[in-house]
Formats: sequence, C-alpha cells, structure tokens
Amino acid sequence: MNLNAPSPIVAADDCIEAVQVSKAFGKRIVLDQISLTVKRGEIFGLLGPSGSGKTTLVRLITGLDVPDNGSITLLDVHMPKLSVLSRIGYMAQSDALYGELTAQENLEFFSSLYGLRGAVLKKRIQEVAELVKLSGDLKKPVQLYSGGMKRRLSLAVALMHKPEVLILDEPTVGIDPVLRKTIWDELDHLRKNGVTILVTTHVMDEAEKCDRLAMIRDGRVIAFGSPEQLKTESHSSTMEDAFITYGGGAA
Ligand SMILES: Nc1ncnc2c1ncn2[C@@H]1O[C@H](COP(=O)(O)OP(=O)(O)OP(=O)(O)O)[C@@H](O)[C@H]1O
Repeated sequence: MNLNAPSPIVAADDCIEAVQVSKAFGKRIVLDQISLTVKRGEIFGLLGPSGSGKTTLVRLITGLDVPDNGSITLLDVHMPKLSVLSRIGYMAQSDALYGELTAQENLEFFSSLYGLRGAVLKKRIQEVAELVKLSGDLKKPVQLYSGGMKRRLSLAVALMHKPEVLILDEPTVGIDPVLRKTIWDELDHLRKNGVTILVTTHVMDEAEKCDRLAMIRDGRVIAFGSPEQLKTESHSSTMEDAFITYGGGAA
C-alpha cells in the first residue's frame, strides 16, 4: 500500500495510532504528517535510513516529546501520559545504564521504579538475564561490558516489568549475528505471548521479520504494509529493492 499521508482506519485491535503527526526542530521539518497504526500483538517495524525521523517518532509515541501537530494514541490513551509508562518497555538508541553499578544492580534499580522487589524481583532478574544471555555476567560492573552486552542489558531492563508494549530503538546495533538471531527469536516469542513490539531498524533482513512495517524517508511514510505485500506491490524480490522502488534510496 503506497501512501501519501492517508488517515489510517482505526480498529479495536489498534495498539498504537499516529494521525497526521508532524514535528520540526527549528526550521527543519523532521516528521511530516505521519499516519500509521500498530495492531496489538504484532511486530511492527519502522524502516528508514539514518536521519529519516525514526527516533523522533518513537520518542513522540512514548511521550518523551510532543508533536507540533497531529495526535498519538498508545493503548487507548492520548499521549503524552505518564500513567502509560508502566505498561510499556522502552529501549532507547543509546544505553542509559549506570557504568559503575553491576548489571544486577542496574536491573534492581530500574525495576524498583516499577515497584518490583524481593523474591519476585530476584526471579525476574534470573529470567531476563537468561533471555538476553547475561546470566554469567550479572556481577560485573557495566563499564566493563562490551557495546553488545550493554544493548542486551538495556533490553533486559525494558523487559523486567513484563510490559504490554515494547518499543525498541535499533535494538541490535553492535550485536553479532548469532545473538541478533537470539534476540529476534525472543521478540517472536514475546509476540506469541501477546506483547506488541515496535522496532526501528535500517537493516533490511530485520524488516523482513516484522509482521508489518512503515518505510520512512525524510520524515514521511513512503510505504506501509507487510513485507510480502510491499515486495509484491512494488514488483521487487527484496526489501531493499522495494524500498528503492517506493522512493527510499539506499537505506
Ligand atoms: N532534539 C533535536 N534537535 C534538533 N534536531 C534534531 C533533534 N532530534 C533529532 N533531530 C534531527 O532530526 C532528524 C531525524 O533524526 P532521528 O534521530 O529521528 O532520525 P533516525 O531515523 O532515528 O536516525 P538514526 O537511524 O541515525 O537514529 C535528524 O536530522 C536529526 O539531526
């Protein structure tokens, strides 16, 4: 479905809805009338080259910033709204971790903000550490972690309170292919358990793994649909070709 800023049809199973969202920094228009919907329980990708506006959109969706125009609804709540934060897990592009604390202490600190403590907290730390393959490194100060380990710990932090919606800004940057696969398998598993996942990427093979995605270029949605749909409609054999056909250029 090639879009020229249409209004999405709002359905009961919509989890995230952006309607005609625009944002400028100074004179620079970074998002230009973006409209999209993310359904409950799907993995939705925002695919676009560096600087296309993905992080800006994600920050508006999580309520960290406000649009100049348009509206965003997350879990039926008009954003920004503080009360929704306990229902979402957000992993920013740069890791917000305390380097001098161990991984375990970081997990304990961030989880305490969600009221997790005692035996429940202990058990959950073991679960998420297992998931991101950091069980053996929990006692290490984070400043000794590699970039990929920090990304995995950030993912663990986002997962601790079992959020309904996971919003991940380039979760696999700096992560080796084997672990990347592990993380995508886990996203798949979470989706099967009903978690809605919004993920930004500029990697085509990750876009392929999403149920649906929006291709973004210069702050506009240039195409919207499932990977198969986008390839078929653009007569392309690869996502990269589809992106170029829709006017994206090399991502
Ligand atoms: N706070 C800000 N003030 C001024 N300009 C900003 C600000 N935040 C983002 N921008 C600009 O907005 C544009 C879009 O940035 P954004 O981070 O949303 O893109 P992106 O698609 O996430 O890129 P990347 O893949 O590199 O993270 C860029 O040109 C960036 O420089």
